[in-house]
Amino acid sequence: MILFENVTKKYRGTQKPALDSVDLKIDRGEFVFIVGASGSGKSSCLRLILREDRPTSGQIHVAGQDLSKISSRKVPYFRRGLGTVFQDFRLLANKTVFDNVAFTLQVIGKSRGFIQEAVPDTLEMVGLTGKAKRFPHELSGGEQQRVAIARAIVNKPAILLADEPTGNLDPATSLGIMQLLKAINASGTTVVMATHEATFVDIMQQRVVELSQGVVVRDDVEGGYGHTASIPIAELTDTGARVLRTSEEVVRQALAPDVERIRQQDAAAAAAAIADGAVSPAPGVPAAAPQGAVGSAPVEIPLPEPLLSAAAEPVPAEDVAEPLATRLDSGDDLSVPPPPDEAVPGKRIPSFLEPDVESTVQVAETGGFAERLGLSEDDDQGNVGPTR
Ligand SMILES: Nc1ncnc2c1ncn2[C@@H]1O[C@H](COP(=O)(O)OP(=O)(O)OP(=O)(O)O)[C@@H](O)[C@H]1O
Repeated sequence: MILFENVTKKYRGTQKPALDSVDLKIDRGEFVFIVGASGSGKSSCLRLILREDRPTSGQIHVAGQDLSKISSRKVPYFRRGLGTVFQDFRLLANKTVFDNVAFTLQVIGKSRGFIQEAVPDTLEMVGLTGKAKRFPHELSGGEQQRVAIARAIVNKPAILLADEPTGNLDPATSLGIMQLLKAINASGTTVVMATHEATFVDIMQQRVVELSQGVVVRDDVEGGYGHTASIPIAELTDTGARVLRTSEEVVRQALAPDVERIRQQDAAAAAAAIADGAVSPAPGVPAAAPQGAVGSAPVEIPLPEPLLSAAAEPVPAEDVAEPLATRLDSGDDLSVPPPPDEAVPGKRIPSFLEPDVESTVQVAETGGFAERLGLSEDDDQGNVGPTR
């Protein structure tokens, strides 16, 4: 379905290639995560598949076509077999939900009757029945991404490319989007998803291709996100740190230094208050903590309850990770305590993500492969990012 043979991509004016001698074969019907640090080449990879860009060297075949042999004029026709979803949704702000999805079909000349049938079917599939007349700014972020997915799949594409589709969404909303992508994959569409979202990669146990500085360093059939040093847990932005990974291991590790720092601050403050005579030491607590032992005093740590339990000592790491992992997996609001029935041993996997569980979501039958049509090259013009 997708074949990279010794593909190198070097952008003009850069020293290092964005992709370096990449060999990759993705079969029909696969669900593949592309992971890797920021700048490792994930988006470049997707852009090459989409023929938005050409490789500097090497061969790429997509859906049986040698991309080097497709003329620019034929690229829009080639793209009709591909659906694309991006982190920033790229909806048309001045069009309703219905019209955003219909636009894909109008551009390629589908009949009014076909559109009237296909769009509601697709909106139903993505869970947006009843919202067809709304504009993007009247939808939540998750709903906007569902519109973008509906637009991407209304042609029944052979391949769905998703570049950080949950990047702007909270964990619970992201879970719904992953459910949708899994259902789309179950209907036969090949899904290739670039992501930093460790939790979903870990849970879904699909194929994982890891890029590092443009090189494929891992290709696991049923992999997890991985714990390699090449993947950062956060990156600095203008406004602060953006967390890239949310796996329980990473959350626990990320919290550990803060917990220790808060402990030390609280213990030092308590010792100072006692030394000043402002408060009396509790029975059994030394008036002044011995040098180097400030971290051992029990302190109250101002963290949400689930995170507190993950930070408490001396509970073994594997035990504290479980409730947090379970709750991240289920997309729970971390400020709410877990329900009492979570004593099930082992990791609880949401039922829709369990292997061999038939999806209840059906893809609308709007045509065969010959009708898997896509967008013209002009489609992106006028697109907008998130509207909230
Ligand atoms: N148009 C471009 N011109 C020059 N360099 C580019 C261009 N696009 C990407 N690059 C560079 O190519 C490398 C790979 O970028 P790419 O966007 O593919 O990475 P990525 O893994 O998708 O990153 P992120 O996770 O941050 O989206 C980076 O070093 C980037 O700076």
